[in-house]
Amino acid sequence: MAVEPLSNEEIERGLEDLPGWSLRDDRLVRGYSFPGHPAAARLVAEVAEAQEELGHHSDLTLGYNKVGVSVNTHSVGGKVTELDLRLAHRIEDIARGQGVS
Ligand SMILES: C[C@H](O)[C@H](O)[C@H]1CNC2=NC(N)=NC(=O)C2=N1
Repeated sequence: MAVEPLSNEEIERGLEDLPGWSLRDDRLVRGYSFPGHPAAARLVAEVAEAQEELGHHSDLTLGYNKVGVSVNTHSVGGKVTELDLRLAHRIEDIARGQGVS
């Protein structure tokens, strides 16, 4: 699939449907907070499985009770594409399914 970097306007429009997510240094980013470490690790584990299915992978940072997510598309030189928005939505679905918001 040929993917192209999105314009800033397209990214801003996409972010309207992704509360909590923002654009930082050409990456879509979001942080999640949890009641403890195992809950945080569960999000990372389920997101990792989904990313394998999608063939698109965010950088996940697991802390004690926080998870950081950061994604862009390497194949276009590290810019935000539709693939990143799609993954962000998938991650939101997983987080919601785990009771995280
Ligand atoms: C071959 C494989 O599908 C590619 O290397 C995928 C893997 N996961 C990826 N993840 C992200 N975030 N960006 C990519 O460009 C990317 N490319």
